[in-house]
Amino acid sequence: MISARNLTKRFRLRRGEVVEAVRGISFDVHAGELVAFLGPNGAGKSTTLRMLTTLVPPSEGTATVAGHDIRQDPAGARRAIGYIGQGHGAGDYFRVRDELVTQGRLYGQTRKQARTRADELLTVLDLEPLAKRTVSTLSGGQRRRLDIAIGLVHRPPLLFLDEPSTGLDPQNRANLAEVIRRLRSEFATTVFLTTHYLPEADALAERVIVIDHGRVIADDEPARLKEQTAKDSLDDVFLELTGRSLRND
Ligand SMILES: Nc1ncnc2c1ncn2[C@@H]1O[C@H](COP(=O)(O)OP(=O)(O)OP(=O)(O)O)[C@@H](O)[C@H]1O
Repeated sequence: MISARNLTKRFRLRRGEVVEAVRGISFDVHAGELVAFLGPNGAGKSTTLRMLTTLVPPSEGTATVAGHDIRQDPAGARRAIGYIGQGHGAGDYFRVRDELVTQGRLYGQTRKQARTRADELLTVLDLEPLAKRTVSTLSGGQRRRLDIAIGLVHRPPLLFLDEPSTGLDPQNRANLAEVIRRLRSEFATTVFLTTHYLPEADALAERVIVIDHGRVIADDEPARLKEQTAKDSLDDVFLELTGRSLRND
């Protein structure tokens, strides 16, 4: 579902200085996997995500997402993926269900198709009781679920989530984890997410890819990483691998 080969991004600053944000990373994600992409601040996570979602072109290397080459077929790649960034995707003044129907129509769905899909998403994302509410009245957790619903309107087989649980309280974080799990059972969606909450990555992801200074430094199942480093938690594994802690994020 994702195949990244030697993905590299260099940013040239005005004074001629070059920032090597991502330094030749390669990894594969298979259909149906739920993968957490971890790394300390500035490690290159967002830049990698932005390359994979065709928002910025790589300086070197390439990747295919859902079978589309991000360099040769960026439009095809965009059609095949859902991307939920840190900002909100929904307009404040619309009702929740209307917003989902409108988004479906923007993807070329007929009115009937858009309504059917909206209702399906309202159920899976626990938004049914809020269908008639105005977006601006939703709580942070409810809004995050709506953002995910919007990202799924066009039935993408692959979903990118950038820090989905940032700003949520533990209860909402747990609910969100449950919703993300449900995406797989209901729609078989492959999920690639970045998170700063290591217990969440541990509980949710089958695989974690850790990057630091623009390079992949670990790529394995959480249990195996703990075994290999003889640590009890991903927090401690992370500290061992990067020399830094993510705990207070
Ligand atoms: N547009 C840009 N121009 C110059 N440097 C950039 C640009 N975008 C990112 N960088 C630099 O590239 C490096 C990687 O940044 P990136 O945002 O990918 O890290 P991150 O792992 O997502 O960090 P965080 O956890 O803080 O969001 C950082 O040193 C950052 O300052």
